[in-house]
Amino acid sequence: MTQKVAVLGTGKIGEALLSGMIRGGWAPADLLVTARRQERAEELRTRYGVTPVSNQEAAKTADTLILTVKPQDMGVLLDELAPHVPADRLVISGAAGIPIAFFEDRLAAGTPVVRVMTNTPALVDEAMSVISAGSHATADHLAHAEEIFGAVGKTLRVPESQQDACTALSGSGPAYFFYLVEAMTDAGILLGLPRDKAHDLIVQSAIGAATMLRDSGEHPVRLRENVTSPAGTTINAIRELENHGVRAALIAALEAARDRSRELASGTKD
Ligand SMILES: NC(=O)C1=CN([C@@H]2O[C@H](COP(=O)(O)OP(=O)(O)OC[C@H]3O[C@@H](n4cnc5c(N)ncnc54)[C@H](O)[C@@H]3O)[C@@H](O)[C@H]2O)C=CC1
Ligand SMILES: O=C(O)[C@@H]1CCC=N1
Repeated sequence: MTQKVAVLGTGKIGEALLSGMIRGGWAPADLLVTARRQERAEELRTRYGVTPVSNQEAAKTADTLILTVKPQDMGVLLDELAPHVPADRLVISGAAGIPIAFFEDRLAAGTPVVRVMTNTPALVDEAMSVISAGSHATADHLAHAEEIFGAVGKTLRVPESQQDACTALSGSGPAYFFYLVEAMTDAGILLGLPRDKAHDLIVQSAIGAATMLRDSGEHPVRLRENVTSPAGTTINAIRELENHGVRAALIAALEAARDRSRELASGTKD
């Protein structure tokens, strides 16, 4: 039997996942989407050949529901869905912060729930998605969630207690790298390079460094040491990074992101 998957609240993350599933071989005819605005629904139909439906219709007809609205909108969406979701359907939450218990408390008793934190590199099939099972989710449910999110990158199972930390590291992670590229491009301008050249130099250096981190099997400290010549240029830059507390700033930044994820737990805070 064909498994229908519905993406509810198809914004940036929902669309990234949807497009990746189609690239990964899912038939658009088996994919349903919901959106708040009619124009958005039609845009998704035109772009991907998927079928826009109402939230209620998705709840009634899809085998798997993937909820990709903002954490603050999840309560309202669940109120709308809960009376219509049969208890044998898999519900996947893609929202930051909101615990699995929030869904289990509102859905029919026994509904399997899986919590996933992915990231925007899903757009280029390089996502990192961390996956946790709810109390009624079986090995098959987890495998199905992995199949879906595996279409857009890597997946890793973690206990739910680690989800807020993972949200801070990999969910938000791409933003930190974009921020660094932005800052280093500014540095290039200060050093007299045109913005486009500075951008290209930094982006290619980032791609090279990321590829080495992934493929060389070397520890990041070793990779950095290999760049850092005695009495050379790099050590002068590293000294400034240490003087300005960049390592401590990153640790504090990720702790703040983790704390915000915890705060969102009720799904009702602004
Ligand atoms: N943007 C990111 O990098 C990441 C976001 N997330 C999570 O993904 C979720 C979505 O984030 P984004 O895609 O960035 O937000 P977004 O704002 O682009 O998408 C959310 C969409 O949900 C729609 N929506 C809200 N209520 C609705 C309802 N009742 N029915 C139908 N549609 C509804 C909105 O109109 C919007 O298009 C959030 O829960 C966030 O925590 C997770 C990982 C990374
Ligand atoms: O900033 C946020 O809340 C979302 C969750 C992880 C990445 N973006």
